[in-house]
Order: sequence, then structure tokens, then C-alpha cells
Amino acid sequence: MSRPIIAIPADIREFDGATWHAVQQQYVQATVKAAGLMALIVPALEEENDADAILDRVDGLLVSGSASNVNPSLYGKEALESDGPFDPARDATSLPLIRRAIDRAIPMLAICRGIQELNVALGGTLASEIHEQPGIWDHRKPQDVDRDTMYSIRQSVFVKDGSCIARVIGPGEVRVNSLHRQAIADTAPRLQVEALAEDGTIEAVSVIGAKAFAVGVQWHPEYWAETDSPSRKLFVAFGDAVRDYAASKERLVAASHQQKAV
Ligand SMILES: N[C@@H](CCC(=O)NCCCC(=O)O)C(=O)O
Repeated sequence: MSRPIIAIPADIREFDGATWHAVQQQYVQATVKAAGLMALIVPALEEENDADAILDRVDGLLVSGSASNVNPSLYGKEALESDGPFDPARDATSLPLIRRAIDRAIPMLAICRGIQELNVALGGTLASEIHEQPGIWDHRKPQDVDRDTMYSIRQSVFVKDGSCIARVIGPGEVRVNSLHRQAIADTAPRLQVEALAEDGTIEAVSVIGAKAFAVGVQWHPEYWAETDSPSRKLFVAFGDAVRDYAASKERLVAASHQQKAV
């Protein structure tokens, strides 16, 4: 069987005087090297999206991080300039893909902005500038440092016993990186909280009743997926779920061909 393929929704970025559909290398690298899959970058379209047309052709969905923020209008709040930068095309592409992947039991891993999109897609809300709240740490990415330092593992989160993530990386304390200004405020009804930071920030969720791997993490397992054990385990588990889905799809196709041949 050839490598299963996962969809990664792109961001819209502007550089060199042009508009680009972009995904950071670390997500593709972790997909190929740690999860053992192939990645398909999905253009970010503000209109004319067709989530099912994409999902018909892949075996999983990886929703990546991004410096842009989900537009607050998508969770019932007024969008202030200070809530930016925004990426409406990314929002319009990711949220339908997330909802349809869950409906169709297609494996999904959502990272950082991705867990925030997952929460909003299922009816939850986000809090901005969480470091300004009393008792909440500064989870933002360190400034003016090299990328390895920016993504350095520097925070403890506590994985709930019996959770989906606990079955992958074990319950209890795990060390992770942290690069976000927003976080889940009201958890969507269909999500269960799976890990918390010491300051109470929600760091991981899973979809209640999901028929496939459907997990979101606020940290960045992709960045150290080849060297950090919990990061690698997450990507291997995602890869295994995608391979199972691809194999079941192949069985269905073979069975329908057999039926036609009779
Ligand atoms: N914008 C959201 C999500 C943060 C996120 O995905 N961070 C990844 C960092 C990407 C980069 O800046 O290179 C938030 O701030 O909460």
C-alpha cells in the first residue's frame, strides 16, 4: 500500500510581492518522517470551498499552527484590530474540513491554532491575550531568538488519566513547548478536556464519541517529532489511525469492485 495522504490547510501569506498558500516545513517534516505519511497542502479559499472534495481524496487531516488568529466573529464576538492578525481564507477552509472530518470519521490532529479552530468549529469560544489574565502565564513564543529556542520545550502540562492522549503518551506530567496568545475559553460541547497547564490553560482536547482519532493539542509536537518521545508518539498514533482508515477504505473499494464483478 502506498503511503496514505493527509490534508494540511494552508495559510495565506504575502511576501515577494505575491500572495502564497503556505504551510511551515515542520508540519510536513513531522508528517513524512514521524507519522510515515504523505502530505497534501490544501489552498486556503475564502469562497467556493468543497471540504468533501478534499476529504474524498485523503486519509487524514492535520490542522497546523499559525501566527494568525481565528476571527472572533466566528464565535460570536466582535473582531477588534487587536485580535489580529486574521486569515479569513484559512478560517473558511479549516473549519469546514474539521467538521466534515469528524462527521466522516477521518483521523484528525489539530495543533495550536488547530485546536482553537477545532473548538470554534464545534461551538466553543476563545480567549485572547491570556497572559493578561490574573494567574495565567505568558504562553507566547519567545521573541528575537532562533527557531529551536522559540519552540523549546519549557512548560509542563498534565494529561488526564483515561484520556485519549493518555493512551498515546501516558497520563500525568509531560513537558511541551508553548507559542500562543489565545486559548480555549468555553469548551465546545463535543470536546473533552484532556490536558491542562499548571495555570489551568486547556492544553489538549478530544472529540467525545469520535469514531476516529480526533485530538487537538495547544503545544507543537510537530517541531520535535523525530526526537522528543511524547511528540513522536502523538505523530505515530496519528499515522497509525490514518493507515487504519486508508486500509478500511481500500477494503470497501475492493469489496464494491468484487460485487460489481459478480
Ligand atoms: N495565533 C494563535 C495560535 C498560535 C499558533 O498556532 N502558534 C504557532 C506559532 C507560529 C509562528 O508564529 O511561527 C495564538 O496566538 O494563540
